[in-house]
Amino acid sequence: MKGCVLFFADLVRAIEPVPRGLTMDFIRASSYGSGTESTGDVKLKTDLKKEKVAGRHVILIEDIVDTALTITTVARHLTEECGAASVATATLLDKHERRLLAYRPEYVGFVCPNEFVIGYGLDFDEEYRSLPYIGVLKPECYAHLGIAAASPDGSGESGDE
Ligand SMILES: O=P(O)(O)OC[C@H]1O[C@H](OP(=O)(O)OP(=O)(O)O)[C@H](O)[C@@H]1O
Repeated sequence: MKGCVLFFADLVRAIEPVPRGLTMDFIRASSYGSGTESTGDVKLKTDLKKEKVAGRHVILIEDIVDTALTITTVARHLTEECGAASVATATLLDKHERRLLAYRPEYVGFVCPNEFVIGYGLDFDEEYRSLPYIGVLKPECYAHLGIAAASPDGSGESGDE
C-alpha cells in the first residue's frame, strides 16, 4: 500500500471523465523486510469488507510488479475470499524479468529493468519514498547487507562494480 500511494493519488485524479460508482480502498501487503529481496511470505492487512467487493469489478493499483508474489496473493484474496467479479491490475512499473509466478498486468506504465528502484513511493528499508522521481539505488547503499547488485540481465552480477 505504501509503495503505490503516490502513483495511486496521481492516477485517480487523472481519470476523465470522473467515473460514476468508483470507490477506493486499500490493502496493505508486504513481503520485503529490510533487504532488496522479497521474503516470499506475503502478509495482507486489510479491513476491506467482503460485501463491498463481492460482484464488483476491481482494478488493483500497484507501484511495481516484480516477482508477482504480492499481486497474485492480493488478486486471489479478492476473487476467492471476497467474491470480486473480476480483478485487473494497473502497475506503474513492470519488472517482468524477475517473475516467480506467471502474471501479466492488464495495464503497465513502464517496463522496469532489473535494477533496485526507489522513489515516488518505492522504498529501500522505508527510505526514499518521498523522492519526486524514480531512481536506481547505488549498490554501495546495500552492500553492507551482503546483497549482490541487481543487473539488467538478471544474473545478479553487476557489470559496473
Ligand atoms: O512482485 P513482488 O515481488 O511481490 O513485489 C512487488 C511489491 O513489493 C512492494 O511492496 P512491499 O512489500 O515492499 O511493501 P510497500 O508497499 O510497503 O513498500 C511493491 O509495493 C509491491 O507491492
